[in-house]
Amino acid sequence: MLQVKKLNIYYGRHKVIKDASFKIQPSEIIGLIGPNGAGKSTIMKTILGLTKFTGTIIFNGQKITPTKHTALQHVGALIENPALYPFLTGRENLSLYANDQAELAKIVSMLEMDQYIDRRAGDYSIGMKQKLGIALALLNHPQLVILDEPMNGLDIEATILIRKIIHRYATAGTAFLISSHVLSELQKVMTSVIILNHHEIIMDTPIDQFKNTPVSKVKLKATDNSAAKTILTNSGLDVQQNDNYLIINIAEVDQVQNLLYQHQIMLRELTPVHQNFEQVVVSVLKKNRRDTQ
Ligand SMILES: Nc1ncnc2c1ncn2[C@@H]1O[C@H](COP(=O)(O)OP(=O)(O)OP(=O)(O)O)[C@@H](O)[C@H]1O
Repeated sequence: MLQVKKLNIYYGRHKVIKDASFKIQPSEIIGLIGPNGAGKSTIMKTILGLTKFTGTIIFNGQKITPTKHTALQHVGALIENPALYPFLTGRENLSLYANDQAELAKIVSMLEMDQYIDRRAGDYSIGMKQKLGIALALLNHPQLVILDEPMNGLDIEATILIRKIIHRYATAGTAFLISSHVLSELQKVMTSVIILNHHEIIMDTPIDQFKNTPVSKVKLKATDNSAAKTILTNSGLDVQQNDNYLIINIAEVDQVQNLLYQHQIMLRELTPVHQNFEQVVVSVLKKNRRDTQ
């Protein structure tokens, strides 16, 4: 559906995206994550033909460039703050873009906006504006929806509602590219994750494989944790203390066992540490920083 190949983006002389390539297929929900300034919004804007680039962006066989936007009629988007006309009502804002009034009414009701849709958009709260932005992105049966921080400003019920809607659209074939810093929320919807760091894609993985990322840390309990920590640290090993456990790198387990044995400290427990999604992302980013230093 969408193919991005060797995308390079410059702002002036500053390269903001280096050689990014990825694909999006129908029904996929891609989570685009990375530190502030990594280039997430820039990639999204570029797919929408808003930024100059080198490389190719092809959507359903048609190229997208800053001057060629035909393919974008099947792409919906919410990037940064929704662009709304404040003196028009929510419904009037939607009507400006809607091809089908019945679909518009369906989206308003699905997003539970009926109570305020005929009020001036300029008077909406942040969350109401955000919902209107999402409604705009879903108009006209898009095949791909690009959402930059879609849960910004949404209360818990609206967040759950939007999550359900994303699932429903994806099941019907719509693909999503979603950026968010709220990893716990993104984790509930995405089928694949793309991690950006230092303007490069450092991981592009289906979420099932990501969850199976090998364990990198092990926790241990010794007969004397405090002495063990001193011995290991003095030997230059990476050791952290967490409650009654010492956390070490899995690659250093043999070395740790030998050192403790030499000092007549016995192991009482040795267990792999399973990281949650957030911890895995932090580990991936840290490893990338070490590797590129
Ligand atoms: N219009 C612009 N002109 C010059 N530089 C820009 C412009 N827009 C963004 N940048 C720079 O491009 C880089 C990527 O910015 P971008 O907004 O894509 O990051 P992001 O990953 O979306 O960050 P955040 O998580 O903070 O939203 C940053 O270094 C930013 O300063």
